[in-house]
Amino acid sequence: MGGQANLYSFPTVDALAPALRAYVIHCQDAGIARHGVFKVAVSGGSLPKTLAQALLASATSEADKVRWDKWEIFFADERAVPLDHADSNYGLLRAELLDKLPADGPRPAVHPIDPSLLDDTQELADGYEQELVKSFAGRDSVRLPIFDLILLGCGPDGHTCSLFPGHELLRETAAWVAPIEDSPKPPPRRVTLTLPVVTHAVKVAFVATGAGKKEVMKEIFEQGNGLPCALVNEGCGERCSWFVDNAAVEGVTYPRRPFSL
Ligand SMILES: O=C(O)[C@H](O)[C@@H](O)[C@H](O)[C@H](O)COP(=O)(O)O
Repeated sequence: MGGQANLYSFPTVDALAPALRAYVIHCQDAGIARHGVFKVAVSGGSLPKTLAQALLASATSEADKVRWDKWEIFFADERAVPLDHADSNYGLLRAELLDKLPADGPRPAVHPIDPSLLDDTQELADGYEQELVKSFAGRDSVRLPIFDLILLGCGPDGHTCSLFPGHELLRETAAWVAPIEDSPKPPPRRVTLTLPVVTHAVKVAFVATGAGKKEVMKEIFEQGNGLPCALVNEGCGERCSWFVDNAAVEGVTYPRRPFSL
């Protein structure tokens, strides 16, 4: 792939948010220039809150505008629960971000899972894959969808999306979306984008903050150890960027870069 993942570290989440905003808008503008829309996938955890802090701030210029009407939002992973359930990543994104958009302003197109398929996680995954096929067909190679950006979190065990260390799902090569019934992080039943889809994106960005991440960040960036986050770094190279706070990378020797687009 060439190049190595970019590691951008900031003193605080407040300092990280404007850089994340600039990065996302850069990806948005590239997507719109390429095919008229911005196709982005987001995960759950702490990401929606930090993303909201970044994106709900007022635009400082025309170039700093979030063009919500061009956004097509998908979920990098989702829990097999109803959309109004406390564990739903869709529900989380709504509460943190979508419901806070001005009511009279432009809105993104959001693609949640189909709640009528919750009883069978294979069907739920297949249904979501079909949602991607409909959205990406005719535009990109249909072998794999090409997201303009995938925004991810990093678990303390090195998982990302619902791809967990040592899990057989890491070897999935055919499906775009896969079910998992034994997620070590509750709830156990989920669907997730597969590793080839993640590493095929134009850009992938991780957001990882807090001292609770420093041990796993050391392992990801210094040993790799086949951890899902390390596999994304290896698969994406310089197309992958990490937005972290200093607490999350204390003691990590991997070189940080000054943030630039
Ligand atoms: O649905 C989920 O559980 C998430 O998508 C998951 O992959 C998350 O991003 C990581 O566990 C990091 O979570 P934090 O950001 O809360 O540490």
